[in-house]
Amino acid sequence: MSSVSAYYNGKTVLITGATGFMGKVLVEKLLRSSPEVKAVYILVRPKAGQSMQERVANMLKCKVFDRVREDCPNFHEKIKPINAELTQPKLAISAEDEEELLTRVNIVFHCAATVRFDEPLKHALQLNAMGTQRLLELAQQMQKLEAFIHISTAYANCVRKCIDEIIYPPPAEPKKLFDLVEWLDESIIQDITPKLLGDWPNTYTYTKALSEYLIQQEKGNLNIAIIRPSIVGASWHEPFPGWIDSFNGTSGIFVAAGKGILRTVIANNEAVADMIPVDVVINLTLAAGWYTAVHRPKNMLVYNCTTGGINPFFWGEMEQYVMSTFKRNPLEQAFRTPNAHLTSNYLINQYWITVSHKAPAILYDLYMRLTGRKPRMMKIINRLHKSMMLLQYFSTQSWDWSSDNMNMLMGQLNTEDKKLYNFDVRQLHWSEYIESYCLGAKKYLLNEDMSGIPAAKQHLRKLRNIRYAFNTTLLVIIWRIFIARASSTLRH
Ligand SMILES: CCCCCCCCCCCCCCCC(=O)SCCNC(=O)CCNC(=O)[C@H](O)C(C)(C)COP(=O)(O)OP(=O)(O)OC[C@H]1O[C@@H](n2cnc3c(N)ncnc32)[C@H](O)[C@@H]1OP(=O)(O)O
Ligand SMILES: NC(=O)C1=CN([C@@H]2O[C@H](COP(=O)(O)OP(=O)(O)OC[C@H]3O[C@@H](n4cnc5c(N)ncnc54)[C@H](OP(=O)(O)O)[C@@H]3O)[C@@H](O)[C@H]2O)C=CC1
Repeated sequence: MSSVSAYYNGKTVLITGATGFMGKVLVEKLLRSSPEVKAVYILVRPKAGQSMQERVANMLKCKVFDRVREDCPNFHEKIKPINAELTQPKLAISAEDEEELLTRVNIVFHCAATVRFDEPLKHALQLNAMGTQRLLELAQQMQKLEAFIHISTAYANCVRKCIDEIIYPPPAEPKKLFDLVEWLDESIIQDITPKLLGDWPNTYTYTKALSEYLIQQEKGNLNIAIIRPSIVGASWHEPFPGWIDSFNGTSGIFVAAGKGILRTVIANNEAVADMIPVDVVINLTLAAGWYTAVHRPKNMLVYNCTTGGINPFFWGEMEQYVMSTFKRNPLEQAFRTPNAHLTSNYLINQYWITVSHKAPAILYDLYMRLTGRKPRMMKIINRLHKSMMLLQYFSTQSWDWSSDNMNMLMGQLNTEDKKLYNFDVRQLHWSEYIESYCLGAKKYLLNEDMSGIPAAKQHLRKLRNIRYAFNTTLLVIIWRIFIARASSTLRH
C-alpha cells in the first residue's frame, strides 16, 4: 500500500486560496507531512495596498506556521508565489509564470473562492464559477498533472434534503449566465438576483453549485475529485488545537456570544449542527489528492466531508458548550455577561432582540455620547443582525449527506497515514472540541492571553454588580411610581 506523505515528496503542487483560512492549513500540513515536496506554487493577488510579496511574507509570519517552522526552518523556500487574479482572463498570470506552471505542476488544489453570502452575483460568478473554469483550462494544458482537487461546499446543493456524493443538475446553465452578466447592467443583475437564485439561499451556494457542474462538464481527461466540507470550524488537533483565523461560519457568532453582545439566535435546538474541524478537511483533501492521482478512479469522486451522519451534534448542545466555556473562561472586556439562547420562534427572537440587543445598545451609546465618545454599539448590533439573518437558513434545518467516499478513502489508507491524516470524525468528542474552539477563538482570533482570565472574570463581576444596581434602581423607580399613583387614587 503506497503512502500519502511519500506521494507528495518530490511533487510540485499548485494551491489557490493559500492566503485564506483553509489554504494556510493546507500549505502548512503539506510542508510538514511531506518535507521533501519539491515546490508549492501559490496563486496570490495584491490586496489592500500590499504587494504579493508583502502579503506572502506576512502570511508566513502567521502563528499557524509555527510548527512547520520548528520542524523545517527553511520551509518558506519551497513556497513559490505567483501573481494572479482569478476573476481576470487567463487568471492574469504572466506568460513566464504560466510556462513554469504548465511544465512543472503535478497536482492542483483549488481553494480560492468568495465565501460571502451577500456577494453580488456578478462577482461571485466571476470568481467561483468562471475562475474555476479558467483554472481548469490552465490545468488541461499542464503536462505533468496527476490530479485536480476542487474544494466545494456541502451546501452547494442545500435545496435538497438528502445529498449524495454525485453532481446534481445546476440551478441554471452556467454559460448562459456568464453571457448574461457580461452585458447586463450591474443594477439590473442585482434586481433579478432573487429570481435567478430561486430556492438557493445566497449567491455563494448558488455559484458553488454551478462550479461543480462546470467541472463535470469540462473535466475532459483530467483526474478530478471534489471535496464538500460542511461548516468548517477551528482545528481539532493540528497545527494547534483550536487554531482559527476567520470570523466566518460559527466563529464570529461564538465571539459575539462570548462578548455578551449576542443574546438570542434563531436556530433549531434539534437540528444538526454539521460542523467539521479544518484539520479534518485538510487531511481528507490531501488523502483524496493522493488517491485521485495514484488510483485514478474511473469516475470523478465527490467526497461529502460532513459529521452529521457519523457523529451528529445539535445546535442546542452547541449553545450549552459555548456558554459553559465562556462562563468559565471569559473573553476580555465583555459587553455583558455571556448568556445567549437559541429559539426557533420568530416572535420570541424579536422580543429578545428589542430587550436584550437594542435597548442595552441604545443605553450604552447614550452613555458614550454623554461621556464625549463615539457611539458604536448599535452599529455592531445592526451588523450582527444582518449576519444572523443570512446564517439562519443553516441553523434552522438539517441535511443528510452520504459519506461513503469518505469511508472508502479511510479504508484505503495504511495504518501510519490513518494517524497522520486522521479524518475519522467518530473520534471527535464534541464538548471537548467546542471548548478548544472557543479558547482558540480567544487566543488566535482575538489575540487574548489566557493569563488575562482572572481580570476578565473580575470584569464580569463588575458587570453583574452594575446589572444588580440598574435592576434595583429600576425597581425602586417603578415602586415609587406605583406608590405615588396608589396614594393619589386614595386621595381622590
Ligand atoms: C451560542 C452558539 C450559537 C450558535 C448559533 C448558530 C449560528 C449559525 C451559523 C451557521 C453557519 C453556516 C455556515 C455555512 C457553511 C458554509 O459553507 S459558508 C462558508 C463560510 N462563509 C461564511 O460564513 C460567510 C458568512 N459571512 C458573510 O457573508 C459576511 O461576513 C456577512 C455576514 C454578510 C457580514 O458582512 P459585513 O457586515 O460586511 O462584515 P464582514 O466584511 O464580514 O466583516 C468586517 C470585519 O469585521 C470582522 N468581524 C466579523 N465578525 C466579527 C466579530 N464577531 N467580532 C469581531 N470582528 C468581526 C471581520 O473579520 C472583518 O474584518 P476585516 O477583514 O475588515 O479586517
Ligand atoms: N470556511 C468554511 O466554512 C467553508 C469553506 N468552504 C470552501 O473552502 C474554500 C476555502 O474557504 P476559506 O478558506 O474559508 O475562505 P477564505 O475567504 O478564508 O479564503 C479565500 C481565499 O480565496 C482567495 N481569493 C479570493 N478572491 C480571489 C481572487 N479574485 N483571485 C485570487 N484569489 C482569490 C483569497 O485570497 P485573498 O487573501 O487575496 O483574499 C483567499 O486566499 C472555499 O472554496 C470555500 O468555498 C467550504 C465549506 C465551508
